[in-house]
Amino acid sequence: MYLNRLHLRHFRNYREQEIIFSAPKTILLGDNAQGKSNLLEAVELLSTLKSHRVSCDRDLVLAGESESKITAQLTRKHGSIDLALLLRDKGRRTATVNRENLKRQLDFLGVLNAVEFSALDLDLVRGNPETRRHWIDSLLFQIEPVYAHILHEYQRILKQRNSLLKQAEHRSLDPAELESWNHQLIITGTKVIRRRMRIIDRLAPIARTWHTKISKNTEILTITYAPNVAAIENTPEAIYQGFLDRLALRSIAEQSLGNTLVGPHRDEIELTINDTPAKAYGSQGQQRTLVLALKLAELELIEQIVGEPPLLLLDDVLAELDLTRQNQLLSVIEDRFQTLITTTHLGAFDAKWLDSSQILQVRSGEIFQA
Ligand SMILES: Nc1ncnc2c1ncn2[C@@H]1O[C@H](COP(=O)(O)OP(=O)(O)OP(=O)(O)O)[C@@H](O)[C@H]1O
Repeated sequence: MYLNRLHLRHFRNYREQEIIFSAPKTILLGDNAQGKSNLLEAVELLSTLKSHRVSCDRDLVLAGESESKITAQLTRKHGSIDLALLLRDKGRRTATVNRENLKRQLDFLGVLNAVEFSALDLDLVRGNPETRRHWIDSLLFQIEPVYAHILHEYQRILKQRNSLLKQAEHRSLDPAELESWNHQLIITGTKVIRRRMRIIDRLAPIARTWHTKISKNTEILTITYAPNVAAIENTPEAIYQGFLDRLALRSIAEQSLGNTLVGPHRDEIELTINDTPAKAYGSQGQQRTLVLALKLAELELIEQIVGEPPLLLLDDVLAELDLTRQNQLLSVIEDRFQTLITTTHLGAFDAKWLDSSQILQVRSGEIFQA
């Protein structure tokens, strides 16, 4: 897929800006705080309806304005698609595909596929389990949009169940009410677990192959899904039973803490290199290798499943990679994956990157041809 045109209106520090992408690689060059990451964030929103930087739309709207609009024109295998996302400082979003307002925002997901790689991704190795869950969940949103609905539903049930458990401090719980919430939690949680399991099964071997290649056969990467609810096998029945047993086991603790202690909101995705947890093992360079392998695996997996190469968004990370790793990345991307790259300086780039790129200058929310 290819993003031909992006238009930003009152988005972050952009008042009104059109960007035409005229090469498979675009380098966005500018000093700090000029709007480079904001531009990638706009593409991320079109892709996942989420920003990894904020959770509130008010922050995305240009200060002093009440609405912001991101518009894009995309070419996919089957034709041209116009996308628009209207964000409001108060109130709901409006998502449009080919000028038709969507009733379900879910239908917006999966139209523009993108893999983002930023310095924050190093937290995939160093950070807490929540970071890794978010990563896998965002990948699932793109590949299987219905997952966004399932996860949302799970979070709603979890919240309701938690508020019920909190009431246990003041009054004894109605067992039938708790049982009903348990059932809903398990049914929806099982769907979450099975999808996470499936995607990690497919992603892990691809990431391992990349990692072996980048580390020149010295390291073996293992990605293991460690669900909070263990089941003997990956069938809905086995997971249901495992979930139920564990809830029974933790029931007293849950009621005294007023919190749900069992379920996929407590899952972990373990990353190990040569059988040692990557967090403990990795030097900065090794951790970068690992994250690069994960990102390359994401690109490859999305392409396999969707049938078209997704976009790659490199936010301030390329100059951080040494020339060998830069060239490895370059050889994968070729001209197949449209890539948007932000950087403060061109000095660290291999000439090969520069020769094949469109270079745009970003200054205070405005874009100029460099
Ligand atoms: N809602 C908003 N309204 C107006 N300006 C905003 C808004 N949100 C962010 N900004 C401005 O956008 C700028 C930050 O842009 P961005 O995060 O894209 O930086 P960058 O060019 O990627 O720089 P860096 O290299 O530091 O990441 C800041 O000047 C910030 O004040």
